[in-house]
Amino acid sequence: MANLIDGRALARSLDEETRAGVAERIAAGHEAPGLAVVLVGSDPASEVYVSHKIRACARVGIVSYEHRLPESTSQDALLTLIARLNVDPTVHGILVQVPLPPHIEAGVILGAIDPAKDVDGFHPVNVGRLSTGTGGLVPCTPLGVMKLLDTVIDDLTGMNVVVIGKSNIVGKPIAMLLLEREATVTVTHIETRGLPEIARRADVIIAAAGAPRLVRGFWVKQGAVLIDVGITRAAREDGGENLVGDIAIDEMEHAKAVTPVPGGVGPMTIACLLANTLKAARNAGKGQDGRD
Ligand SMILES: NC(=O)C1=CN([C@@H]2O[C@H](COP(=O)(O)OP(=O)(O)OC[C@H]3O[C@@H](n4cnc5c(N)ncnc54)[C@H](OP(=O)(O)O)[C@@H]3O)[C@@H](O)[C@H]2O)C=CC1
Ligand SMILES: Nc1nc(=O)c2c([nH]1)NC[C@@H]1CN(c3ccc(C(=O)N[C@@H](CCC(=O)O)C(=O)O)cc3)C=[N+]21
Repeated sequence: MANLIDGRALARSLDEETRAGVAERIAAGHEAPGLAVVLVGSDPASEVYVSHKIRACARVGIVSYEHRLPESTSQDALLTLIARLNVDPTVHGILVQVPLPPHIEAGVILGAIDPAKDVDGFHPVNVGRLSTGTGGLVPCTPLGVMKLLDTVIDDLTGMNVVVIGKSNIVGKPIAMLLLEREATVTVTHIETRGLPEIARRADVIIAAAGAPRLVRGFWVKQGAVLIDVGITRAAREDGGENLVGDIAIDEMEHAKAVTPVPGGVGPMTIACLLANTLKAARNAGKGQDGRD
């Protein structure tokens, strides 16, 4: 098996930094950073993620405010809640779990969050800042992917990186962060022709398609670094479920390093959410509008 990158261990060390930063702020007389987590409906996977996020906040001293709303919640009612959280001085970060129910327009909701409290980095102002390299809050999963890469690659300059998936919340922001590091980035998707050949040229492959075991051993050149963002839930015969990534990890003996699922990108996503919440609290009241 290829060398595994331990996302849980890296998340623990980032959490330790966040915990120390929170403690320092409190010692200096500030209130604890606060994160509002909004969940509409009761999708089981979303419930699991939200409960992980709430527990993670407690571990580092961030106060969490959970808002669980019924599936039938109207778009207007959700906008009213966001308007209230935007002006609440105890709330430094706001996260609205996606996907939202079909009668709610995600773009309208995400665009209504104060960019300075947008710890997911999904607001168009933060998206614009990321794509122009002008600071702002950066989406958690892409941030986690970069920190994982930094543990195995010193300098991405000129490297061929293939990103599989072009979603607004994962693929595109990862591509932006990689360009900022002077990597040569190829963003691929469902309509891409000859993906195995494109992948074989890559020094780094970032798989964020949600297609189980899409990336096979013969797609990967010797010594490549592989980051697996995909998570698919597969039912087991005993009634439980397995999490399956986008990378056929048992075929990757020839890779330099690979992140497992679970235990790779997932824990880093949550650690980066906490780090972003601390950052938002530090910037609060400075009129920073989500800037660094
Ligand atoms: N570990 C973590 O912290 C997180 C994990 N995830 C997981 O990452 C995966 C991606 O999430 P997200 O970006 O939100 O998903 P989306 O479904 O929004 O996007 C998937 C992207 O992958 C592309 N794609 C799908 N199948 C293939 C394929 N067979 N070959 C090439 N490209 C393909 C799609 O192409 P097209 O655009 O052409 O349709 C699309 O661009 C999911 O499994 C999700 O559960 C997501 C967020 C956080
Ligand atoms: N507004 C918003 N922001 C998000 O960041 C967001 C979202 N909506 N919707 C859904 C996706 C998905 N996501 C994950 C978070 C943690 C794990 C995670 O902790 N995974 C563990 C396993 C968890 C388990 O056991 O199910 C792991 O991979 O080791 C995975 C995925 C955040 N997302």
